[in-house]
Amino acid sequence: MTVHGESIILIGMPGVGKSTVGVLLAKELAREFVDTDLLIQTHAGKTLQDIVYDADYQHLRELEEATVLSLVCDRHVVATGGSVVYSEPAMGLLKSLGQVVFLDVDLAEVQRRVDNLSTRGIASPDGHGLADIYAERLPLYQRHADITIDCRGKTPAEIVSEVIYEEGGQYADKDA
Ligand SMILES: Nc1ncnc2c1ncn2[C@@H]1O[C@H](COP(=O)(O)OP(=O)(O)O)[C@@H](O)[C@H]1O
Ligand SMILES: O=C(O)C1=C[C@@H](OP(=O)(O)O)[C@@H](O)[C@H](O)C1
Ligand SMILES: [Mg+2]
Repeated sequence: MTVHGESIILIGMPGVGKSTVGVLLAKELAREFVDTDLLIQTHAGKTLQDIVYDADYQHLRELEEATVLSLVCDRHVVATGGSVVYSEPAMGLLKSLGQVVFLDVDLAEVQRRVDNLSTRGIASPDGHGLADIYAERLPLYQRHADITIDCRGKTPAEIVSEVIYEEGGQYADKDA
């Protein structure tokens, strides 16, 4: 049997609301909140975009993997960066910390929200558009998810409620 911690880990495309929902969820559940993007930035002393400018997207993925592998979490809410699913070791560690929740919205909504692709520090090769990134990553998010939340047309508060409901259900299933 896999032993899970009790953290809640949010994964999904850039712009789905991992950071927005994560902090609200942590507040609602009286948990600590960690955003791995902020940890990467404070460790590197520069923004994600500058990390990509100064090196390349692969370096950002390496820093992201190292940051996740150094996480020590108990009952935290963790917002990840959209590219974390490329790292099997990072996803293995995150799954050991708790339930992995995939926040899912359709490509059109991602495109509406992420209108600054070239300056947002996305960890993908130049010329790779959001449609390519979405197609490449969707199977990875689906494979790693313990819980999937369809976020289309929902407010952050509604998504928080749904995560709490679904996450509670997972523990009830285990206790049964
Ligand atoms: N449920 C939602 N409905 C509408 N806009 C949202 C929702 N969740 C987040 N947003 C907006 O989408 C943008 C990206 O949100 P963010 O939390 O930074 O996403 P992520 O961390 O997944 O990249 C922000 O402008 C945020 O206000
Ligand atoms: O999807 C990506 O390649 C990335 C998403 C960003 O986080 P968000 O998903 O919070 O926007 C951040 O980790 C980095 O800029 C790379
Ligand atoms: Mg974020």
